[in-house]
Amino acid sequence: MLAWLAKAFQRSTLMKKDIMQTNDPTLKSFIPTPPESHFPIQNLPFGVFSTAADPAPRVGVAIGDHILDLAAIAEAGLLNVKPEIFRQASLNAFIALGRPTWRGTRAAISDLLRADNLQLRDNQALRAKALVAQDQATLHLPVEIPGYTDFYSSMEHATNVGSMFRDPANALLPNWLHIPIGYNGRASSVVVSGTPVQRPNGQLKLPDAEAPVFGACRKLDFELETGFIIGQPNALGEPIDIANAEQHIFGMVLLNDWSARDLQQWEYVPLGPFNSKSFATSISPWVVSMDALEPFRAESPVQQPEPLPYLKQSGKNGYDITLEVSLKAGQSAAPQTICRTNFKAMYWTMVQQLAHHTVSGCNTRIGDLMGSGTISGSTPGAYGSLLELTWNGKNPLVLADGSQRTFIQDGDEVAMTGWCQGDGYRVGFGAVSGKVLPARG
Ligand SMILES: O=C(O)/C=C/C(=O)CC(=O)CC(=O)O
Ligand SMILES: [Ca+2]
Ligand SMILES: [Mg+2]
Repeated sequence: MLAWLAKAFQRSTLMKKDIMQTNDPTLKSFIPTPPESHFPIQNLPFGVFSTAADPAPRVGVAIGDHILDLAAIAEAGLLNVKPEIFRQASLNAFIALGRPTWRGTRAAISDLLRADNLQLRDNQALRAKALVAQDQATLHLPVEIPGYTDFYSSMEHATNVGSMFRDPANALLPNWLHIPIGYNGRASSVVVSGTPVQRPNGQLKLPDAEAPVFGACRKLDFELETGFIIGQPNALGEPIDIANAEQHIFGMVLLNDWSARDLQQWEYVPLGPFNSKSFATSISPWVVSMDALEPFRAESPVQQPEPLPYLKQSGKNGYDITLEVSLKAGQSAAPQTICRTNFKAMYWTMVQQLAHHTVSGCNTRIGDLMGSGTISGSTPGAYGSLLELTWNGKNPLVLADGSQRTFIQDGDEVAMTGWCQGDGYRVGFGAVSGKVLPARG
């Protein structure tokens, strides 16, 4: 027993040391990363990529404007994980190896990429094999996603939508302050950044009409969100305790929960969104580990009334992530920023969402995706959807080229980006983007 305890203690202190070393702001890689790069040595997010020369998808880590091919590095005997774990079209096999392996692998990669480590730096043959320029690679959906749930955790967003769709005098529904509200989304239509999004068809009820009509969505919108990926599943009937919830999270991505507002407003009562959010959800290709995000923990808003005991959290469970949305109007050359906000203002935290999701006994699986809910700040420029930015079309956005937008038009491209600002470096998420194609005729 004592020996076991001593070993567990040694393992946990080793792990803490690993994170502290990998997150050291003074660390430098031999791959140059300017201060605004999203992928310095302090980040090392995991993804899946392929190249024209080797079209088989495999696991890689982003470093500067390159990708480190983990299959090639493991084949060279430089990682404690079998190469076949990385010769996969998703991260799931790697994630299944557990948190000590995620951590140990990130630490080994960090070591290998250090400016003062000659092992890879001065091995031209291995560099040629294992380092791929990002612009020469195709990035794939990083995770096989068995289930997708979307939460509703921004008080500002819930208040804004409540005002527009329901009653401005009672915008926030009474359950909202007690429950991290969510709905079960569609995992089948989660796509990776860059995948075009077809405008959905569906039922619409026009303002003064008696009956609905069938047609193309006229109020197509984005929702700025982050998502987290389940790394350690829980069994059916065994809820995840909030104190351990973080251990179950592999990492985070950016997420665009494309939304058809006209379909939504007609269909959502009383069971919630269905076709209005089932046609596409885009995520960024790089999964940023919770270890890389550790230095950017932030206080989340004070919760009043106090949540029930199973939702009581301790410590800082928010994260300081700057987020931006840009819109590139079909005809214009340049994208224009239309929203700037921060993830730390979210009322319900990821650990609360996970504790709530499983409190019924609901199980989760490796790769399950949990959307944060739309991330809206308190000022109009910080609203995370066009529904809010244009107040349901009443106040169109005027773009730099003079054109106006209430909702997304065919040919428009929406891109989201996000990063944590360190001292002289950024731990970033890259981007999630998607161009809208006309509805099926
Ligand atoms: O308030 C409503 O009726 C609906 C809000 C949403 O659009 C649902 C949703 O996707 C949750 C979110 O992103 O916060
Ligand atoms: Ca959403
Ligand atoms: Mg969606």
